[in-house]
Amino acid sequence: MTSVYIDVAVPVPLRQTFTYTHDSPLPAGVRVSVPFGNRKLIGVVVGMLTEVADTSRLKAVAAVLDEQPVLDATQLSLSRWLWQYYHHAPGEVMHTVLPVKLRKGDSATPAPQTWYRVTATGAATAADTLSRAPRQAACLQMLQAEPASQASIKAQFSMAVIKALSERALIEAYEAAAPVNDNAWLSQFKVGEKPRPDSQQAVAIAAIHQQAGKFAPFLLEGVTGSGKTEVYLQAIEDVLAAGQQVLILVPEIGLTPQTVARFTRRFGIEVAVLHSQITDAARLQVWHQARHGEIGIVIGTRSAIFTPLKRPGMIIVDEEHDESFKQQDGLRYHARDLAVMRASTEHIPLVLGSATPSLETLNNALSQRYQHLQLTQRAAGAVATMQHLLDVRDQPMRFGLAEGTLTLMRQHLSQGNQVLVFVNRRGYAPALLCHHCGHTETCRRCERPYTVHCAQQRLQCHHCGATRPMPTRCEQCASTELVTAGIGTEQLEQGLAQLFPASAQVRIDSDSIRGKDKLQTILDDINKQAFQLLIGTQILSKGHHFPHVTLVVVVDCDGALFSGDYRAPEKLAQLVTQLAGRAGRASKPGEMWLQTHNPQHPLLQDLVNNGYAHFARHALLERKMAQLPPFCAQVIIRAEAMEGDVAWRFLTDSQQRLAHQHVTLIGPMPSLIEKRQGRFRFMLVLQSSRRKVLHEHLRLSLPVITALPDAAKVRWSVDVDPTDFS
Ligand SMILES: Nc1ncnc2c1ncn2[C@@H]1O[C@H](COP(=O)(O)OP(=O)(O)OP(=O)(O)O)[C@@H](O)[C@H]1O
Ligand SMILES: [Zn+2]
Repeated sequence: MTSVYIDVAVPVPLRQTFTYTHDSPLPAGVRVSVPFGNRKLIGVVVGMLTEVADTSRLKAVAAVLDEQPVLDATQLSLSRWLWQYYHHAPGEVMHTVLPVKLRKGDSATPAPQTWYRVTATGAATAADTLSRAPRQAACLQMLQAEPASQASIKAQFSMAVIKALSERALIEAYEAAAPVNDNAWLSQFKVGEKPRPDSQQAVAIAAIHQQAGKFAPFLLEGVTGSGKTEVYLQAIEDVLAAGQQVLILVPEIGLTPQTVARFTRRFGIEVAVLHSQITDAARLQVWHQARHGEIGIVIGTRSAIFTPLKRPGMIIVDEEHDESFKQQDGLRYHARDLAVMRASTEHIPLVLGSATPSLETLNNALSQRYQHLQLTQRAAGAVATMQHLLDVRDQPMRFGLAEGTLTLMRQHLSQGNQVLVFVNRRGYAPALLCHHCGHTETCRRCERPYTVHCAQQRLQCHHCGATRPMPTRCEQCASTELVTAGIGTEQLEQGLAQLFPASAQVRIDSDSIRGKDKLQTILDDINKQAFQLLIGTQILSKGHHFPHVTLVVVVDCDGALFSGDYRAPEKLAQLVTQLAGRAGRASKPGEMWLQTHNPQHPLLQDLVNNGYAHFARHALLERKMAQLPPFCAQVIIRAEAMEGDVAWRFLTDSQQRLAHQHVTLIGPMPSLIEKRQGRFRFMLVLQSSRRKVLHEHLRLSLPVITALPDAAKVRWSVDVDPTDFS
């Protein structure tokens, strides 16, 4: 028997595929169990090889797990793009693309279900002879018409009814696969009430319609509250009516039941939801349904981009600037960029929407690679939030707030409105110091001050999560005079309770919203005006609709002005603009005040006076002059180790191997967070105005770097198009 050579992506951290023999050809996308070292691993067939140089050491495929490929052509081609573009191990890419249960080897055909049908006696029994048991009679009648799954019977009848009929041998159970209900959702599809689009919305909707069935990327740049979601809704209407499916990506925290409800209400169909809290079983079910065309709309966070669609019609990425779309470990892909690749592979339109587009996307729109759609007015008559700087130099401060700010808060509260106070730190205070000797309590593994958490009476390191009880004495001089420095959400909450005892307040940060549906309950209560003062972190900035908020206060915006991260101004501008967007969304106009020690700072001036759109275009010019992304391609090689000099040496050696006339090498240098969890962290930045040249050079150099003597002693990784320099 002649054997064939199979190319398999095996889940090991090596940048290559592996060859195995098998007695017959296997299609790409089928899972196989293969021997690897002394283990058996589940890999995915990615192709066949006709010639292999050395066949003597090849092993055979141990078992074939699927009859049909579990990955379709689109997913296979995106996987290949992912491992090539991100220079990542193919087997690990495959495992990111597959649902967890399939990675582990579960069957890819849905588990059979229990069904019931009538027996011969059951068929011959007139239901009204059971008149003393009307529920049984009704159930029998239903099954006489057609068999039904246990799940669907239980929606109407109790298990006792089923049991009674079975015992009388009128019905019987059997196992069968769930039938594929391809496009069944279309029978429920019905467009609900919708507003008339304003002229800008109408232009956007028409432009998207025109490109149906073609690859066409759009940037929908619409100020906060301008009705972007309404554009999505009306743009996908025809797509769904034609029986095609829509995939919508949203930021992790933006995926609220309200968002989902808006789509369900409009179209009357079930919407599949995917996010990090979904169980593996539920995730697999959505994967099956989407793949077989049983579901019309899938809304999900980053990894939902891997959901297979039988009849793809459109992809939407809402808040496309959001950082949660970039994975920051393992396969460091950007879901927005993958969405572009996917839409191009599937020949469908892609809508990237944001009030604060990333500079990358904005540049693509301004250079006409993407069609640029703009919504410059708020919908339904709401007016833009006015933004102002509040100079706090020399001002007495109470709990981080200047007297001027407190006066404004009093005014808004007395008019029955809500006030949102933003502070970028959770916990009570970002540091605990000794008033006697000046010593700061520091996490030894990260060399960063501990954050004080009063509620739990503990110190917590926000870099590694380590916690310890609150000390009563300074560990250096034993003085008991320990004081906190700086302000966090907890402290602000306590302070505001003193200053505004008549106003109910709520704190929203990752500590206070822990637990299922907690955030949702809080958001609902806010809109029922159960609270007047909203205190919180970034979470508050993400897409929420707060009709009663008229004042937004930013406690401190100076930190980001002097950051070592060239993306910090962009991030600050996005945050401030999104926060401002929470106010004045309904009939009441809103205002925003930013407390600062740098009221003349050009960035703040530009943002406050001219808005994000102007700021972003100016920031793009600056990036162009400095030859920074998106005007160059960047890759970071990071290395970390317990012994700093080993990581340093590894990157220095790498740097020598990476020399190239068209690639600029910066570093090695310490990462912005130099030490975390006891490891010293460094990075080497590669930059080039020629993306292709950079990638090809990296592809050829990585085997050399992998073979360096220190490579096995450090943790190192490749980050393509990095967004985070910490
Ligand atoms: N054409 C319209 N006529 C009347 N009301 C509209 C229209 N378009 C949108 N709205 C309403 O205006 C509000 C804001 O719209 P929407 O949520 O779609 O904006 P958005 O741009 O997605 O908001 P954000 O990005 O700030 O979250 C919603 O309450 C929506 O129902
Ligand atoms: Zn730490």
